[in-house]
Order: sequence, then C-alpha cells, then structure tokens
Amino acid sequence: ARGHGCESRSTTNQNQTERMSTIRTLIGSVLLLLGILYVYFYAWRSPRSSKHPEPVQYPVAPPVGRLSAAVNHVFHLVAPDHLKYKQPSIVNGRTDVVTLTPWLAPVVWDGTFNPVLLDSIYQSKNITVAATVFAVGKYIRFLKKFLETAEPYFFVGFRVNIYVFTDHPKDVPRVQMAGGRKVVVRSVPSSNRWQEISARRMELIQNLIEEVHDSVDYIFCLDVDSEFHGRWGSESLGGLVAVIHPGYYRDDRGRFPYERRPESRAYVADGEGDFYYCGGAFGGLLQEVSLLAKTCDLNFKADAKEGIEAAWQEESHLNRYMWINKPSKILSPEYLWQDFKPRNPEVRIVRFSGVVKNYADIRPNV
Ligand SMILES: CC(=O)N[C@H]1[C@@H](OP(=O)(O)OP(=O)(O)OC[C@H]2O[C@@H](n3ccc(=O)[nH]c3=O)[C@H](O)[C@@H]2O)O[C@H](CO)[C@H](O)[C@@H]1O
Ligand SMILES: [Mn+2]
Repeated sequence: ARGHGCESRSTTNQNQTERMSTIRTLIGSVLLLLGILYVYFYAWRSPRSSKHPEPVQYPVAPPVGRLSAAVNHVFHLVAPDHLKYKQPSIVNGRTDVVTLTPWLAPVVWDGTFNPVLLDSIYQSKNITVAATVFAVGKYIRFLKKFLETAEPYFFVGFRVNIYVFTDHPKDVPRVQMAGGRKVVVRSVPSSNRWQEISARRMELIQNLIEEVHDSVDYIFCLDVDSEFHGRWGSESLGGLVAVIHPGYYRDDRGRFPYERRPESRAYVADGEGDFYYCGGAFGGLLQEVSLLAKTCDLNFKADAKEGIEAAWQEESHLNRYMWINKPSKILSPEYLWQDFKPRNPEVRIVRFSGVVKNYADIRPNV
C-alpha cells in the first residue's frame, strides 16, 4: 500500500508540473497580448503622436421648450475653430462711454467688438440682410451717394437686398454691386407733405416684411439723405435695434424732443424715457421690426383721425414704442451722425451720417 501510495504521489507530481507549465504558458500569452494591446492603444496611438483628435460637435438642436426656432438663430453663436484674434480682456475696455443699458442691452461703440470674429460667426448662419430706403420727390438726388457708399461699408461680404421706395423709378441710379447684393425698386405714390412721406414709411416697411419674410432675416430702415463713411456690419445685428440720436445723447431726458401732449399716442411723460432714438435708422429681426412698424403706423393713423400729428411724426411714435419695448441692442451715434456736427471725442469713427441739406430746397412743403 505504501509502494502504491509512493507511485501515486509521483504521478500526481508529474501532473502538477505539466499543469504548472500550461498555466505559465497561458499567463505568458496573456501578458504578451496585453503588451501588444498596450503598445497599440496607448503607446502607438497616444497623444504623444502629433495627431489631434477631432472634438465632437453636435449639430444645432431643434428648439426645445416654448421659444421658437429663432432662438437658435440669434443665440447660438458658433465661431470657426482655430480662428486667431486678439485676446479679449475682462478688465480693460472703454471707460469713456456706457456700453450696457440698465436692462443689459449692449451699446455698440468702436472698440467694443471684434469685426473679424463677429463676421465669421454670422457668415456661418448664411443670413440675408435687407435695408429700406425711401427716395420720394426731390430726395431722389440723395440716392446715388447712399447706394455707392453702402457698397463698400454696409454688410460687406453678406447677402444684402436694398429696397428702394420711390416715385421716380426711372431715375434710380445704376450702382455696381458685388455678387449676392442687389437693389430692388418699388414704386410709391408722391405726396405734397414731407411729414406724410416720412411717416408712411412704417406702413410700407410692414407690407414689405410680410412679402419677404421667407427670404430675409434682418432688416434696417434708413434715411436716404445720408452716406456711409465706415463699417456698418454684423455687430449691429440684434432682435430690436435702435440708434441713439446724435443731437441729444448728452442731455437730460427732460430736454428730449418726445411728444409731450398727452392727447397723442406718442406721449412720453416728464421723467420718463431712456434715450432719444432716431427715426432715421432702426432695425433688427423681421418679426421685431414688423411689430414696431405696425404699432407706430396704427398709432400715427389713430392720432391723425383725431387731428393730431406727433412732434417728430413716426420718430416720436418710435421713441414711445422703444420706451415700452426695450431694444435688445443699441447702436451709438457712430451709426447716425450729422455732417454739420463737429465730432465729439467719444465718437472715434463716424459710420453713417446725414448730409447737410437745405430743407426749403428739397421738401415739397415747409
Ligand atoms: C436723422 C433722423 O433721425 N431723421 C429723422 C428726422 O428728420 P430728417 O430731417 O432727417 O427727415 P428727412 O427730411 O430726412 O425725412 C425722412 C426721410 O423720409 C424720406 N423723404 C422725406 C421727404 C421727402 O420729400 N421725400 C422723402 O423721400 C427720405 O427717405 C428721408 O430721408 O425726423 C423725421 C420725422 O420728422 C424722420 O424720423 C427722420 O428719419
Ligand atoms: Mn434725414
């Protein structure tokens, strides 16, 4: 039994040795495999190689919640990767002017924005910008300079439609324009009252918006008796955009030429009003400008029925509107200066300016 026992132990030893060597081979193979995997995934394909992994970028999501798709369009700002530009500072900036309203709308002054960055953000949105300009009666004479200067300064590199409203369609000057930019002429009746021409713009702007709302994103409504002298571009885009009038921006609100008669629908009471905005330039998203134009037009006409015309026609109604409906972006007086006014030091650049005109010479009535 002992011998048997001895024999049996020796067989067990042999088996154990075989098993051990199999296990050793197995462990060796596994280690070798792990080594290969390590070299493949970590060493060979590691970031130490100059290859930069492409970050994931989801497409802009469909709107969630109760706000419309316009939200994506306005608020989702995508900059192209690797765009190099000056580092923005969070502590140094313009201190000679106010660049935010009390309701936190930006006020656009030279030096507050980076034009290259803004252009590349809005280029990728593939937007179309419209401008309206009225040239009725003798004001047709201002149109050539307006159009010629819009070409090198107004939304350069963007799709732009300039809608000219005139009673002299044959006298609209032909101006050479870059691809994607065009002038569209609309006939309107003449009038023998300049106040009516100026105020009727609101109705015609509203009609235009209804017509083009499928093909245009933003619209600016501008006086024709003016010229561009500097860039007016994507920095001016916003929901509802108002321009500070160059004549009153340093004054107390009590001196603003708001309509002061309570009988008018343009009435702004003493001690009320934020800024004095001009009627000669305003704009924004189609939907916002449509609401403004419709409201001003209805109030102007309701006033007229009662025999009252606001002090500065539609400009007064616009100011009343903007007091209640706060603009989401404000353009500094750089965006509508007047040629006869000497430049104030805070106005580093005049971008758009009203020409000097002899009212008696060009208006149909005084
Ligand atoms: C710089 C500025 O903010 N200007 C405003 C200001 O006076 P303005 O003296 O600038 O008014 P304006 O004589 O330029 O008239 C406004 C605009 O209406 C058109 N037009 C006017 C008369 C005419 O016979 N034919 C013609 O086409 C033209 O596009 C002109 O630019 O107040 C007006 C209302 O009283 C308007 O709100 C203007 O936008
Ligand atoms: Mn004007």
